[in-house]
Amino acid sequence: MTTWSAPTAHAPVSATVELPGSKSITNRALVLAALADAPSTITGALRSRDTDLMIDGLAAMGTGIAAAPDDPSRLTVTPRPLHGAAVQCGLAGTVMRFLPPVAAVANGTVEFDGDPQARTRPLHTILDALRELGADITGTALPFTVAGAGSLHGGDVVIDASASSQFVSGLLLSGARFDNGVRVIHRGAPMPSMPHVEMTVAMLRDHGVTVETGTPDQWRVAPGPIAAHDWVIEPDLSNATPFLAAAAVTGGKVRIPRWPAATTQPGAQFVDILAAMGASAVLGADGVLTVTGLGALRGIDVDLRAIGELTPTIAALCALATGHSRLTGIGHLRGHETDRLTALATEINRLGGDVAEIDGDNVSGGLLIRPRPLHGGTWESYADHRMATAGALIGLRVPGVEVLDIGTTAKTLPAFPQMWADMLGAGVTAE
Ligand SMILES: O=C(O)C1=C[C@@H](OP(=O)(O)O)[C@@H](O)[C@H](O)C1
Ligand SMILES: C=C(OP(=O)(O)O)C(=O)O
Repeated sequence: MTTWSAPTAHAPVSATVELPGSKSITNRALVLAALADAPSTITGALRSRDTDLMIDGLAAMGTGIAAAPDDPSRLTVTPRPLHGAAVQCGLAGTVMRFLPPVAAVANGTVEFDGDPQARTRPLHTILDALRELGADITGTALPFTVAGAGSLHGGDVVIDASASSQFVSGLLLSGARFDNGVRVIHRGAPMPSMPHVEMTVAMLRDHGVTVETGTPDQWRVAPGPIAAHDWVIEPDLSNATPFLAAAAVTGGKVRIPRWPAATTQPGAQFVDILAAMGASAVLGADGVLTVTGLGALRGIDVDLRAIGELTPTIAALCALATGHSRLTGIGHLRGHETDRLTALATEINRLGGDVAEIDGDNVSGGLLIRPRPLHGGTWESYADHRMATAGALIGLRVPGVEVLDIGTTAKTLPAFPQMWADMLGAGVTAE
């Protein structure tokens, strides 16, 4: 495992950063295109570990997926009859939660496995739901097996999706292919990551699928064909956040082109966090988002339940702010790539910080962050791409931060180390 010396910013950063496609949109587009009734194209697809695992999993079940010879991010997806296969999930939540429902309508046995660390991620909720809907499944966590019968009865299912919104998204994405469609009813603590469910619903509708959403915590997908659709994938706004935060912590300026004016990506809400902490964020008519650091950052008291995947970036910002912060609504982060509450508290505190975990669920669970002068030291990534980028962010202001396994950023942004170096190398431009 390599150690990466996080570069320290000796001047305010000033850079324009082009982000590749969104992980969440790319992996939904791949699933929907594979289940459609004619070929679709995906332009600007993210190519990273998580999306390549999705491509490989669908291809192993029979889907034709071809990249343009001159552009790996331009894909043509040709639906074909789905059959038995071995599917590797890595540590990708989208693969381990979106593909079992696809396997349930395949003709043959699909064996799922993943990284050792993936075996502890919550999964039984969606496997139990699929069993109730008629699927033959052995196991409750990775590794597990789905004996696809070529069709699934479908119908109504009540689940507790408080551990992950991906349980709902997974069932909805394949639901139109179930004989009776699917109605998913959530009962339990408030659900996390609702924008990701809205993303699922919007993308299903773009494929011509009928989705009813009138009742809170309830979604119904009508049975029927899934039409082909040609996708142009938005940049990954969650992966934009460390770069935007770099402007905020160095008093610099970072511009992200092709920032969507309207989107279901939770990363869009980062703009409000930056504003609350005292940085400026302006979306120009040309679609370029410009974040400018205006000096010391204020602490914040904020509920992150809807945008939990932004927590590592936000926690790193809070550790560099002037006042105390309280981040709540994120108990479910203990089931992400790693237990992100413990990981963030441990790593910031190792550098001299003062972070306390708040035990609790998706309402009360979170972090209390009291900024302290930080010093250099080792920063563990725990195979978590967003822990690695959070360490890089702190390193901009704290000399001597050594990030272990920066390569884990390949989960969603393989070019991260180079992009970070380019951002710093871009220097200060006069305006
Ligand atoms: O559906 C998706 O694409 C995602 C949903 C969220 O999962 P949780 O609801 O498990 O937090 C998010 O954190 C993850 O990064 C991506
Ligand atoms: C939680 C995340 O990923 P996954 O899709 O693996 O759940 C994330 O990217 O922050």
